[in-house]
Amino acid sequence: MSSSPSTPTPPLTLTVLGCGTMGVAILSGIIDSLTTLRSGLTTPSHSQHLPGPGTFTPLPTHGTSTPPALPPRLPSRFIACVKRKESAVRVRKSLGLHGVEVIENDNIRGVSEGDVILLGCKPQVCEEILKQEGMSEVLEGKLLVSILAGVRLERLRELVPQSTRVVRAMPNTASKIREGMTVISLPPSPPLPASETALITWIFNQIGLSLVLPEKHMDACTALCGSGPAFYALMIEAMSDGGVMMGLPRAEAQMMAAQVMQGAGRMVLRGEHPAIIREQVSTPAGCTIGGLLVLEDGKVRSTVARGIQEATRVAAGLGSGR
Ligand SMILES: NC(=O)C1=CN([C@@H]2O[C@H](COP(=O)(O)OP(=O)(O)OC[C@H]3O[C@@H](n4cnc5c(N)ncnc54)[C@H](OP(=O)(O)O)[C@@H]3O)[C@@H](O)[C@H]2O)C=CC1
Ligand SMILES: O=C(O)[C@@H]1CCC=N1
Repeated sequence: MSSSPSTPTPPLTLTVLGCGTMGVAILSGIIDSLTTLRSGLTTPSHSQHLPGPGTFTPLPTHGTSTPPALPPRLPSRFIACVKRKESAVRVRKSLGLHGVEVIENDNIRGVSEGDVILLGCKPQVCEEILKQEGMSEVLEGKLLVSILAGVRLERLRELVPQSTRVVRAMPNTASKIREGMTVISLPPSPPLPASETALITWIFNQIGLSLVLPEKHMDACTALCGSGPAFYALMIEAMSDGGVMMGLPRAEAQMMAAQVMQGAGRMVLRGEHPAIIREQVSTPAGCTIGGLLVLEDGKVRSTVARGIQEATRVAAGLGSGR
């Protein structure tokens, strides 16, 4: 896309090695984005309402918002590797119509045909997959992007040939609707070629927002980004239950809870401070402060924070094979 018509760029193949819930979510989001780009509507869905990733300044400022550089080559062929027949059928059903090739129980072929390999299996099987006979040969010189919780860059590098560049990313299931949040950890040394950094950030920027952070933060990011949709889903259920208890129909209560959560989140992403939002809603002697005090009595704030702490602790152990 960045090249002139006289210098066509070769197509790039993205192989998802272990294509389950997350693999399907990521591929769906990327394919949707490419379809939009090809149709000439160049704006990803999330950036219609928000500053683009290149201009978005998150708080706190320790992370770097990722540059919106276009990589020299964009993925145009997609391969999904799974182990079991029933999974192949399931992935074909959701992605086959979009031209994704599904390969069952032949990871060597899937990896040999890919330029970028997105590792999407469970942490517990990563070693078995990367150590399979013949895998080292087909991984030579390739870019491996691992979305695995708890498996460190150092460990991944031990499992692949030296010529394989390894990156970690922690996305979430909202990637499927291109409203994901991904944190990327790049290898400190040797640094990734600029074109590969651009490619990785491009991929994750198509399916939501992305940030680059040092790897030491990855377990906390796994709790916040990776597990986060489950925590917010619980909150939506709890808010809906309250509405239902007070006589609202379930479907309407759920819609209100989800849209209100989205609205509050978008206000924060546009720069409003959560404490200011909370104070502005809390009319003196009003119902909001009444509700907030009950939530504070129930230690919701520290319970949620401790939930992130516990999820971080568990994430840190996921790569140890225990
Ligand atoms: N779920 C989430 O919300 C998030 C998950 N993650 C991380 O993403 C990774 C994947 O999670 P998730 O998508 O939920 O897991 P799934 O179990 O849904 O997907 C794992 C995939 O790996 C495949 N697989 C297993 N063994 C092999 C093998 N030997 N060769 C090829 N493929 C194989 C499975 O195929 P088959 O079914 O045929 O066995 C399946 O398609 C995990 O490491 C997790 O930590 C990160 C962020 C969020
Ligand atoms: O619960 C898990 O282990 C995975 C990782 C992040 C989200 N789900």
